[in-house]
Amino acid sequence: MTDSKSTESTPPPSLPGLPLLGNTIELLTKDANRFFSEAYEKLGPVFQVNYLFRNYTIMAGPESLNHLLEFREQGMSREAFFGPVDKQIGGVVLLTQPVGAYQNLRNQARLAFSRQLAAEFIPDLVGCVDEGLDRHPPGSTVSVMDLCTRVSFDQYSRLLCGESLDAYFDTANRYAVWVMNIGVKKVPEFSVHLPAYKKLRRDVMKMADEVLTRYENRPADHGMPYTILDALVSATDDDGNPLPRKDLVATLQYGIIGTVVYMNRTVAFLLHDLLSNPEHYERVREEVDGAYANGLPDSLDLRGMSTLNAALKESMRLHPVSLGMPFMVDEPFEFNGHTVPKGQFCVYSGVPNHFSADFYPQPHRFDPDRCRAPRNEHKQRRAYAPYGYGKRVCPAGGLVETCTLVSISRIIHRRTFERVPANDPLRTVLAPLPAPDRKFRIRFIDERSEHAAGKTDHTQLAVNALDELFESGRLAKPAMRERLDNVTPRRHESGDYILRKGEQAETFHVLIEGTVEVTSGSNEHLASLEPGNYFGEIGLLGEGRRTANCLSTTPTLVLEMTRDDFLAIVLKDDLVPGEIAAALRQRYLTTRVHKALPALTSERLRTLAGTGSLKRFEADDTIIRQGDDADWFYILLTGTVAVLIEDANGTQQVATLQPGDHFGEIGILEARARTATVRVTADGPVETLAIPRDALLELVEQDPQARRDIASIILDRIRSGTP
Ligand code: HEM
Repeated sequence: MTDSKSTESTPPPSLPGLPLLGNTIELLTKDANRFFSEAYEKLGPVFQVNYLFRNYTIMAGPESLNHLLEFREQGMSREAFFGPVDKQIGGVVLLTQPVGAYQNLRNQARLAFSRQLAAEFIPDLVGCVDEGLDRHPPGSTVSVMDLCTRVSFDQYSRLLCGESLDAYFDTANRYAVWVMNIGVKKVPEFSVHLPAYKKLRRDVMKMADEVLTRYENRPADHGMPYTILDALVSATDDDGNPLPRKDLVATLQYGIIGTVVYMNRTVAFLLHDLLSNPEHYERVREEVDGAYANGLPDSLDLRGMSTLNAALKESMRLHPVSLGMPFMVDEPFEFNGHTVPKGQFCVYSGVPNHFSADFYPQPHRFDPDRCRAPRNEHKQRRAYAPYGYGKRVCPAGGLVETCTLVSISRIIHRRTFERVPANDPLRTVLAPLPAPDRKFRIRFIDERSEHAAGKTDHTQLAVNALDELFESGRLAKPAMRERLDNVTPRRHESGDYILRKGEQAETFHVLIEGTVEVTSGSNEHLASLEPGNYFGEIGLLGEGRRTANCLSTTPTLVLEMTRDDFLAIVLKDDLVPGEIAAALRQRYLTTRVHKALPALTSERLRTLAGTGSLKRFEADDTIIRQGDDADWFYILLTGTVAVLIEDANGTQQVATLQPGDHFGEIGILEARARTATVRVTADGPVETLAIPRDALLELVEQDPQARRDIASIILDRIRSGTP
């Protein structure tokens, strides 16, 4: 391997360090990410560090990631680095395999650790957080890493096999950290002969064996959603043979490592970043409370928490837990004028990219808005790589995101808490990967809400509705439905650019709420988009770049589908963009309506969702005003509204309506002015499905059941004096 720019060959420069110990102390006790990025600024994209008596060549920054992709690991191997981990885990560990090998297992791992699989378990994942919190009642103080590790392990257990493995928590955690310490050479390999380690390993193997035996013997009608084990058991080797039991045990163990050495600290770092930035914390809390207002969130709700999602991305930018991807150099190569010799450990690291002012203005600032539209700074090429790069990118991003969003949202929704001591600077340790140290603690102050009230299984309701909705449609194939599930709802403020002309086209959009203006490069008005319209398809189907600007002219809610999902549907199923957009919009609205009105038949649901549009109102907004013309009928989807009547004696509140209630029908059906004012309560905002006058009249005309339902509600309201 050579690099065309190389002229003379010298070893990569080193950072000054202590005799013998080199850079070990700095790396172990300071922020290792900062250390890597400062070294990159000083020494360029290739340099050496000495850590725990070993020299490592660090290939850093965007240029090194290009090198990794270009040379596809030629002349490099992993056995020497991860071999000792393999030996302990006792089966195939993907990390050690060459990139082309075990492709079936790699694909299956993507499914096993996917967002879709985790989505089915959201109520259980919330339950794990609740159990974690219940162990630390208000008034108690807890180390955030301890809390996050236990909750993350519990969540992984549920996803793995549908049950709690809490009895094994301590053993599995200590074992996984020990193995990982051997992997990163922090602990010598001969430590595996110590009785303490041997006992841990024996116990973890026993746990794995019990889990698999219970899995093999479970009754056919167990009724459990698809688990990680289900996915792994369906995996095959490269010849199509089922994986031997030892490889299942190995992958199951690697998941434990992913959970207690990577995921736990990601949750802890995010909690830290939110606590240290009260204004963002407040925004997230508002969003989270909205999502829980109607019961437990489902996967759409989780992805709809756009501020929390952006905060997670930003926190993973500031605290990437994987410092890089390690290899053994088998053939020397030249890079940036330096020779990287055979026999070196070489680590490809995207960490400095995360702190580059070229990508991120004020890179050390926690600024979640940079990780969402319109700024999307993390989407620049090579700017963001917390899950690794190229062919070896972590397959578990969806699982991590789901568990982390559930954990943080649930903690924030349930409790008030404070950092103790307040304003302590965050200390990170390499243990064995970067993590907040155990002194990062919080004190729980109080329960915020009656959390037991939120136990309705909305996920299941939504799934049922969608099953019915797509039963006979063209998008019925499971693969297509999975693609539709990947859609992210995003909110944009008025004045935000959702797309800009000339940008790389990576997403397809459906407008659900608000208005969008399409303009040319010279800002000439081309079109106005309304809810139900779609955009972004031209860049995806044609030239790869955006051909116009799309600007939110009001606050908007937009569904976003990735390029891959969009093209997969268009190419495989011969659908036109308008059909995909209609299906997505329908699906989104139907899920929301079904949540509010679970008793509606799918037929009626389809009709309502098809004719209505989602409208959001802020706290204290007036939705309808007494005396005005009646033009819309509303179904309240989230939040509460007050019904007020004005008469000679002043204004009187006559009712409070809850999600699932509807209002506005009397004026329309009786062709008279509004009989009351409906205003969002101070707890706002609310979401409604707004159905235009004509559509309601048509529904009532054509559907006797709808007529009866609405008539009886009108009667009830008249009887109770609540128009
Ligand atoms: C915040 C959490 C996580 C981060 C940042 C992360 C990051 C990474 C990175 C950087 C790699 C590539 C490593 C390399 O090749 O050197 C990787 C690989 C992998 N991760 Fe994760 N990981 C996380 C959580 C998890 C979890 C929870 C699981 C499983 C439950 C998991 C399963 C895997 C597997 C199986 C691979 C090997 C993939 C392959 O080589 O094809 N990870 N992860």
